[in-house]
Amino acid sequence: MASENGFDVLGIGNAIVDIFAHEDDEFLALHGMPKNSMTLVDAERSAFLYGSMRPVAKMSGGSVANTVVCAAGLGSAAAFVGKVAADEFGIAFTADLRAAGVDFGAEVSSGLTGTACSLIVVTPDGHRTMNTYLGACVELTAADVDTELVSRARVTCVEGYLFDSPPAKEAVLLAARTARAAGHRVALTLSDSYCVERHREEFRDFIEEHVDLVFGNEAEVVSLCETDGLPAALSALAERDLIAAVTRGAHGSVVLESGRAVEVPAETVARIVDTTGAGDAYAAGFLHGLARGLDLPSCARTGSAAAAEVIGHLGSRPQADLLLDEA
Ligand SMILES: Nc1ncnc2c1ncn2[C@@H]1O[C@H](COP(=O)(O)OP(=O)(O)O)[C@@H](O)[C@H]1O
Ligand SMILES: O=C(O)C[C@@H](O)[C@H](O)C(=O)COP(=O)(O)O
Repeated sequence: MASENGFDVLGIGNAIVDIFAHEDDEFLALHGMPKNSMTLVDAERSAFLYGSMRPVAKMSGGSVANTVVCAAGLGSAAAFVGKVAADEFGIAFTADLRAAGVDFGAEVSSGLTGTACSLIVVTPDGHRTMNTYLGACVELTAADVDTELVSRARVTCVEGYLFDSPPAKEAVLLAARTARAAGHRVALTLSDSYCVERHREEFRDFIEEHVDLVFGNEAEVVSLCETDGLPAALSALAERDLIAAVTRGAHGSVVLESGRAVEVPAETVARIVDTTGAGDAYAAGFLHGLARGLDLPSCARTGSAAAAEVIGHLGSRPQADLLLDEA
């Protein structure tokens, strides 16, 4: 919810319910799923895959939605803009966001498609492979962006996945312009390396014109910068006037500011159950740290701690009381 001074973070993203199944690598190969990635599927393929896997849990997800929920759990004042349908999933997604203390106006689509869902296969190594049916998310437009709300948020965080829908991209651009005009920051999460491939030039232009802070994993930033490896991608990013936080799974993260790179280790996690939401939780911790005025390596450490909680259980949102951890 908003503090007297507005929001620490406002997220704009796809409103998605995640459906989890434990399957092995052979299942991924059988169904042609690129491991560790997010593949967009249509309603027919989604129904087919749902019938092929053995679902064990349904939980609210959505990349930036996960980030704002986690940030709220850490104590940030958070808000979310996204589109649901008037159905069971839409009601559950909305209730979960509000129960987490996130300000969510619940923009409800007028179309016939249902609330988005992502069929997530978790393999025995804890890695997640996502198959997302966007449903009502493609109806998110600039008209759904409450510019007054955006202008009260210190950081507006948008997900690259929104570029998969042209009207949603317009919503992103309006929010970014509004945030900047109000003197606030814009953060972009790169989402997925295939998503970067689909929208590389648009991402570059968007970053150049509107973005202060970029979150991405190694594969995403390498794809964005079209380099042979991470060191060259970091050098390319260092030339830009922005903060970048590049995550490297168990190897932690690298934070770039004013061209200087600082490595921050990951937390040790006893048992990795499901990495879904690791990057989202990392971004949440980082943004929460920024809102508290922490230096960037401390922001990254808060991110690593939040990510460590999320990968210790099934599902992309924290289950432990993160405020207690912070105390
Ligand atoms: N195996 C792991 N052990 C400990 N921490 C991890 C592990 N995997 C991910 N993390 C934490 O989650 C963050 C994000 O993970 P990463 O896999 O790089 O992002 P994404 O989920 O976006 O692909 C890492 O920087 C790290 O802090
Ligand atoms: O956005 C999607 O298509 C799937 C989300 O619902 C999912 O919760 C997600 O993005 C997880 O994030 P990540 O593992 O940090 O990439």
